[in-house]
Amino acid sequence: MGAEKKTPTATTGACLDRLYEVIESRRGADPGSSHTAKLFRKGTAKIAQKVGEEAVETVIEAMRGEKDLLIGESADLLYHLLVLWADQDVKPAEVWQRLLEREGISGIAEKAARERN
Ligand SMILES: N=c1c2ncn([C@@H]3O[C@H](COP(=O)(O)OP(=O)(O)OP(=O)(O)O)[C@@H](O)[C@H]3O)c2ncn1[C@@H]1O[C@H](COP(=O)(O)O)[C@@H](O)[C@H]1O
Repeated sequence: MGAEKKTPTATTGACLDRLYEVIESRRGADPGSSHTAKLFRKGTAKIAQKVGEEAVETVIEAMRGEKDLLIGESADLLYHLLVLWADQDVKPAEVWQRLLEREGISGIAEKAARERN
């Protein structure tokens, strides 16, 4: 998208930025004491599988109308997504940047522009 570049602010996803730092710090840690280290050890396919499972569980709780469980599953999903980013060397700031570039651009207008090209 051709919007101007915006610099993510200190508060952009601050909680997720902190969680990502903790996740990064677990590289090479003891899998016996760190769930993140255990996931890194198992590799990309397992991490990706966990993201898929947590996404499905999130959807299930939404469909059941279980708000508190939906919040918990959403937190699980975000944690596993961040582990996948770390595994793939994707920095949170790169995703925040993409979101900022999309600010103010309607999804409807963006899709229509894509379909014209
Ligand atoms: N946010 C989380 C978080 N969310 C979920 N989980 C763990 O993810 C696991 C998901 O449950 P599952 O039964 O699906 O996991 P599993 O038994 O390994 O799954 P399978 O291999 O059987 O599929 C649970 O063990 C949860 O405790 C998390 N583990 C860690 N964090 C954060 O990561 C930080 C570092 O954690 P460690 O790496 O464990 O030190 C923590 O301080 C937290 O902030």
